Amino acid sequence: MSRDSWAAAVDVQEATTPLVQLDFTKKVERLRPPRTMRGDINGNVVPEEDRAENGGWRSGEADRVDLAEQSLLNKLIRHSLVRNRNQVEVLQRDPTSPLYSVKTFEELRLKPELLRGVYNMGFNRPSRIQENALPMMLAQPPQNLIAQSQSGTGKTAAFSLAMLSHVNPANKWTQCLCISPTYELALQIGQVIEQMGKFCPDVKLAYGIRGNRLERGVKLQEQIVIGTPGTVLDWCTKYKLIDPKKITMFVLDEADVMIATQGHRDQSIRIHRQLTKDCQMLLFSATFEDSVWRFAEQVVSDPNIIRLKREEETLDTIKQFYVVCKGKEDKFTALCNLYGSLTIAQAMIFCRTRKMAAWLTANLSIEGHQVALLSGEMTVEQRAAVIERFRNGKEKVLITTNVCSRGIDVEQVSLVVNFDLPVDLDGNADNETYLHRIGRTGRFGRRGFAVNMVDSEHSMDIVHQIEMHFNRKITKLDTSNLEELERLMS
Ligand SMILES: Nc1ncnc2c1ncn2[C@@H]1O[C@H](COP(=O)(O)OP(=O)(O)OP(=O)(O)O)[C@@H](O)[C@H]1O
Repeated sequence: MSRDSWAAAVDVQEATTPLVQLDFTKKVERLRPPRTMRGDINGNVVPEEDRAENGGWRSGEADRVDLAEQSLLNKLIRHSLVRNRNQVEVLQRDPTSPLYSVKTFEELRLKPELLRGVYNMGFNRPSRIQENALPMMLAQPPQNLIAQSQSGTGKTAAFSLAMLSHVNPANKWTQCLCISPTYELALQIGQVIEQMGKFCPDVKLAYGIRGNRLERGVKLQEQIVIGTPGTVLDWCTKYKLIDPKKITMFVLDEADVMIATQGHRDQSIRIHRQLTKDCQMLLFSATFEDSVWRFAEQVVSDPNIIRLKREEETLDTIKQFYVVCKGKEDKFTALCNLYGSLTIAQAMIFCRTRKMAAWLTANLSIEGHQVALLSGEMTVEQRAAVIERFRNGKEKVLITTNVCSRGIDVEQVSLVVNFDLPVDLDGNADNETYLHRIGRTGRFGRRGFAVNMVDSEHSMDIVHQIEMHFNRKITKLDTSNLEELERLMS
């Protein structure tokens, strides 16, 4: 979809938002959804009983984050490497062997047509992770690698380069297999390979994704196959389009997202079992919880390990407040007061449910604010377009549910409002999400304000929990006292 059509889709979405308001201005506070069939985040009908099993009504209504979508969104809105000053940790399989790192792409001795492709993409020098990962991935004899670094640090570009460099174009069979959690993510990787391999006309790529039906038993001639685990497994076993014994490089991307789906995890392991022991295994992940680590060890034997830690977010440069309100209307008034008395560059407002976000969007629009809404029912492309517009300052306020709290860094945001406080499934403070929403990386050192709306004893308790967790005071704010407001927030 072109950018223009995303923007058009967003315009339509925004234009229709006030209509949604009609449903929510009714002064009926429903404490519990009726016992009916309701749609889930994907539009599937889910019986109320099932929803209750999955964490009860409290969590059932909250907008949920889909990891694969979040990852795709990050890819769509990113145009360059994420700035990072953290050190790379390298754990070599053989600690006695010299550690190679490269500062230029020339040092990798790539084929000239591939080097041309790299430069043609505007890459001047390897990124931090690429400096170490590329020599390992291209080493002879081949070495296995597990690499973890936050999204946007150049992992996809690194393994795309490795695959393009690895294949022998004269051999007309599949040599590199890359699996990714979703169709859309696989397409994104494919685009990088196609762009980077632009001057390598003999290297061909096939997409092992749903809907791509090929004749059973006729072996593929493409040297690189990128796809989702289910289809790739079928291509290897059921349709025999790929001979897994001839695969010499296996790439597993977004391992953390992959294992979040049990089916994908199992399919990945089944593909892995078909491969030979000599096949080079490369696994990438943005995060590294224990579960990812266990999976990685299962799939990658004797690995070299590269880790690039994410720069920690801190609350040091943020002034935190809370405002006591009676209900959502009262919260809305408090928000308007804040706006009336402060010069705010841009603000992000977090709500727990899509419904609340839509209500707030509609009401702030009526008050004359330029507001953008970002919530789970929008397509990833629409969300990317909304974020782009917000980044470019077209709207000054972004209202969102949790779908937007991670990974998206809008530097000019000076105020974050928790219209609803972040809670976990048990109703306790979700400190991690709180930090993601309002935290800043020390590097930018930008000052900011965070305002938490408190409308019950429970939410007051959450504020205390957050205070204790971060050992930072959250100051009470009276938004109807303009003088105090100006003094505290200056
Ligand atoms: N060496 C480089 N020089 C300049 N830009 C680069 C370099 N490597 C990658 N990029 C660009 O940086 C951005 C992020 O790279 P890439 O997609 O490879 O990161 P990633 O770690 O795989 O992130 P994600 O996991 O979200 O896909 C892309 O726009 C890519 O084109």
